[in-house]
Amino acid sequence: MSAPASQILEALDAQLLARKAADAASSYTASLYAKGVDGIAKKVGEEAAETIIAAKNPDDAALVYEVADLWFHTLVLLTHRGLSSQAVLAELARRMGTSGHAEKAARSK
Ligand SMILES: N=c1c2ncn([C@@H]3O[C@H](COP(=O)(O)OP(=O)(O)OP(=O)(O)O)[C@@H](O)[C@H]3O)c2ncn1[C@@H]1O[C@H](COP(=O)(O)O)[C@@H](O)[C@H]1O
Repeated sequence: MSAPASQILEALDAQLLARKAADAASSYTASLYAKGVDGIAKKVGEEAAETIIAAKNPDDAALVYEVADLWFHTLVLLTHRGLSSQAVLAELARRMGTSGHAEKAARSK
């Protein structure tokens, strides 16, 4: 059986943080950090586009694969900014139980 989702995210957060001190030649994450926010954000955009294409095809495994790529690259983006999955989980927890319609109406911007 796989580990609980929270443990997987915490372990990945720790790995991504540790990769800030890694060599870009041996770590893909470090090679992304070396590209800066523009390079990481570009990669997030590419993975989002690949997710959209996968969503329009019937292969469920391919869609899951692309969403995993998208999640991974957004986590790299967060870590690059000094954030982590924990901040997103806290925001999702805050929204839990509130209708998306009500939540959007309460947004200040
Ligand atoms: N979860 C992931 C993960 N998901 C996707 N990827 C990489 O993301 C890249 C996306 O592939 P693409 O084909 O879209 O990109 P590409 O076109 O080949 O790359 P570009 O030349 O366009 O940049 C591949 O290199 C994947 O291996 C990941 N790389 C790393 N991780 C995790 O991060 C940890 C640290 O990895 P390193 O930093 O490489 O040690 C690993 O132990 C994993 O847990």
